[in-house]
Amino acid sequence: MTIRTPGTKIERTPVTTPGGNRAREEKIVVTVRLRPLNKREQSSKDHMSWECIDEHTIVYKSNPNERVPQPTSFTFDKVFGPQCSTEIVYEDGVKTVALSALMGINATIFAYGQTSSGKTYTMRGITEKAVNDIYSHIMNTPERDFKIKISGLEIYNENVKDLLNSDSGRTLKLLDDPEKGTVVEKLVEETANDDQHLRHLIQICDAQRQVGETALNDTSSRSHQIIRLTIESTLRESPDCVRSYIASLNFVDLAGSERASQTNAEGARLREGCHINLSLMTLTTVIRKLSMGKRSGHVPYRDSKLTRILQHSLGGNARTAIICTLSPASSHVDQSRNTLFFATRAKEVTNNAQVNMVIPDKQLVKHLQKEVARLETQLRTPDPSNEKDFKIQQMEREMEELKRQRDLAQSQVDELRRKLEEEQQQGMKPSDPPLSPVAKKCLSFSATLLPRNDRTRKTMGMQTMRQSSTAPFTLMHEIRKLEHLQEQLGEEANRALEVLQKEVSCHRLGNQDAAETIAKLQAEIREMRAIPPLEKEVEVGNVISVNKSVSANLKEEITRLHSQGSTIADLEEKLENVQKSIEKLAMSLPANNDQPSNDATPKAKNPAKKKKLLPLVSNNSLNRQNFLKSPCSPLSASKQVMNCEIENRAPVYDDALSSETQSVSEKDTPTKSEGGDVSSKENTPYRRSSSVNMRKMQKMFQNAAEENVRSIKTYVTELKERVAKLQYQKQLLVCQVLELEANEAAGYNMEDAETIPEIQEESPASWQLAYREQRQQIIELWDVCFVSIIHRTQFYLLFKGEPADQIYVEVELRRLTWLQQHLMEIGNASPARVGNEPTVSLSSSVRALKREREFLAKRLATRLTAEERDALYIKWEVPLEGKQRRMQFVSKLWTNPHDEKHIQESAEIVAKLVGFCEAGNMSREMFELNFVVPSDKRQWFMGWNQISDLLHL
Ligand SMILES: Nc1ncnc2c1ncn2[C@@H]1O[C@H](COP(=O)(O)OP(=O)(O)OP(=O)(O)O)[C@@H](O)[C@H]1O
Repeated sequence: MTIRTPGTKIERTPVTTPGGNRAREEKIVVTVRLRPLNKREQSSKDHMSWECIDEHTIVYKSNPNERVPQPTSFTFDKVFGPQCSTEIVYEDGVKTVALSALMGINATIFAYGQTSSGKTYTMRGITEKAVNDIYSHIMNTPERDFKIKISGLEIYNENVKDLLNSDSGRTLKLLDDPEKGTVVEKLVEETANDDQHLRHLIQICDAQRQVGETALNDTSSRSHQIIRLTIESTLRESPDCVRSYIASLNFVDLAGSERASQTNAEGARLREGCHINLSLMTLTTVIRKLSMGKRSGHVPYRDSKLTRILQHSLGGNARTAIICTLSPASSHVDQSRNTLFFATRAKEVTNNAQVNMVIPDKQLVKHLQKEVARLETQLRTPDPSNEKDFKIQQMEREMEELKRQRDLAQSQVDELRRKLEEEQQQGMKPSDPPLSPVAKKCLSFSATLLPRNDRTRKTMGMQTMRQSSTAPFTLMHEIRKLEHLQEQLGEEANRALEVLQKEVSCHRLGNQDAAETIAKLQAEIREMRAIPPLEKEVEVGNVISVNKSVSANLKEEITRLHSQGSTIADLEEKLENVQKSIEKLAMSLPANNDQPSNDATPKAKNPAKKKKLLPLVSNNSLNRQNFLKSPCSPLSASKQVMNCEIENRAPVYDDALSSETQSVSEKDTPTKSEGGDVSSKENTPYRRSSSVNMRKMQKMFQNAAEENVRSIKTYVTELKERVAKLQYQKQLLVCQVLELEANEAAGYNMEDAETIPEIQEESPASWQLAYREQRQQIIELWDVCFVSIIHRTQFYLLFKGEPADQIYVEVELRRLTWLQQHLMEIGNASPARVGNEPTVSLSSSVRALKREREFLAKRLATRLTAEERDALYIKWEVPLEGKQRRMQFVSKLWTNPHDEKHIQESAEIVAKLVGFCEAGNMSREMFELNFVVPSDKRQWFMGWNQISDLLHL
């Protein structure tokens, strides 16, 4: 789609206001239109839940006993009640914006709202009225020559179709033009001969649009439609005037957001609905980001075709008016509230419209030739007052000064460059590159593992750095640090397992089962130790090859990082196996209650003494603190291993027992024939004492073994958690590199530091603010991507905004953004299979979610009493006498991403049904999902599906 005709140059001049000629930023004009109740709503005895109380305010009309969600009143530029005609909506709401296009200012009018709320009804009327006004203006402006072109497209299931050339059936590509932004390749643009011709072409576009029947609308638009008029005008007779105007006027009729449950959509309708919701979600995100102004950061225009095409109209060079359409029915209150939230955010978005002037090349050349001739004449004619000479001299001086400043700046740049090169050659030691904000979050986990001065340096760096978040050097530096930690962790795990091996070999006490378990455990340890050590040359602060290009280096790094992904996964798997084996070992150890009841254990008699009596326990539990907590200290682990070896070989005993146990240890383990009958009265006191002590000794060793196994188990669990964290850090780095690549591909200049805002150290308050925004975004993305509600529940309940949650929230958000994009990219294509696993698609996600809800409905019967269920049905408005009440109820959970209370309650109910809270089994480890490159996104989703697998859904 082009707004430029060949042989012209477009210049943009800021819009002038009547009061002066300063540039003006202006907010999007947001209006709301409430339609009357339709026949369907009237026949189902629905009532009006909204009322326009004045020209600007719409309020919610609650029932007397209703718990009213807040807010109940919303204010906009204009609100139009059910009695208002489309003419009034046009005149009072959008006319000024529409007619700006006649003055060279781009304009966009779009309708947003729930399905069947009246978008198409409104937009058709508005387009008709605008066309009338445009042609009236043309009639009344004979001095100008107008040319109007029209193009029409629809975005159906993320495919762009030409509505004026629908016979071709082609899907059109979007191209990035450095000057014009996003253009639609090969989109037909027709020139309108007159108003009748233009109306005819608009009708063709309307007729070609995808329409389908749903439960809520017999003629539901299943695509987003954009009709674009390009209006160009020049003064007819004014040889001196070189100015012409050109602007585009977009009429956008969005497809309506919908809930599958309300539209009863299945098959093609359902898939359409999913696509519609996904792209509207991106639009919402773009609007939300823009409404945040400078805090917004990256605005994801590129996440959907709709926002790419409308980029200029959203926060750019255009005047924009949004008409939000609402159904007044009480059955659509949630959807209407969502629309009003969207409208509220849209109010905050600022556009920067400019007048687009066209200077035809011929006219421009003529004009410039004239100007040159005039100047030459001036120069040839001596100026008697010498004023010109003086001015020339003054200008020469200024030029000299400017040159001097330029040279100075150049030398400073050279000096900086030289220093930078020196630093790189010295391995970036003198001043490490600043850490990126995301990497900062990554490393917040490993802060305890970093040397102290590293941490200090990092903090200091953060305070002054610019947002070089994706600077390649920084990323590589981060990757190396991460690998260093990974290496430490690997070594540590191996050392821990050595200790475990010693422990196991010292406790060949159990039965056959225990012996087998021990053998298996030892094999696993051997296998684990066989994991190749991580590359030795990877060191923190290593010199980055300056010969190679930075992006080549980064690519290598990222490939290496990926190839090491399996090493970490192996480590995790082995730890998992070891953990299982330890559990089995613990089970196979003889239980305490196997002992005769009259044989009181030392633990029961004197717990304080136990520590002394049980060398393994006492020493290990004392040392475990260090062993577990400071594993990366160069001495800790190896020293512990040595201590354990010594302790295991020669246990130290309590004085009181030393002589007795000494005697025992001097002999072989007593057998029945040697020891005789320990209960026999004929036995000597020595013998009796020996056999009693023998039992005590066995008991002591069992306790020691048990406790040691427990210690190691805890340690292995901790190791696993740390490995999981490491995985997360890697994921983030990989994300950053991908972001960098995407930015590079988009032509964003990383070195353009002037345009990048300063980053401040994030205060707890600002993290809280960011957390709330990110969490809201996550909740909305869960909704449109049909993510498992069990996953949502776990995540929601687990990450409550602690500083340490940053990394998880960030990763979740990034993954969901990728997922959203992936689902949109799939389009109509049937998902490809990766190996034997199907790739996740919209329909598979919807199916999985349905299965999950069915599972939860079953649980409702077993986990809640009939009274509890009824109370919930009443609260959640499920008819008590209705059919499939459980399914009805479960289908309501996690359905309104904008209602905080609803989300909280949904999460609590799902947690109860699944049993998260009871067992305290919610662990951050559950979120250890493998990161994969975007070409293989399957594994991410598998992470979510695994939750269902665990529950045998
Ligand atoms: N303000 C209104 N006054 C009277 N009837 C209306 C009004 N708005 C909409 N309608 C009627 O409601 C029905 C649904 O409207 P429309 O098709 O415009 O909804 P929509 O928001 O475009 O839906 P979808 O997103 O499903 O395409 C139509 O029959 C339309 O005539």
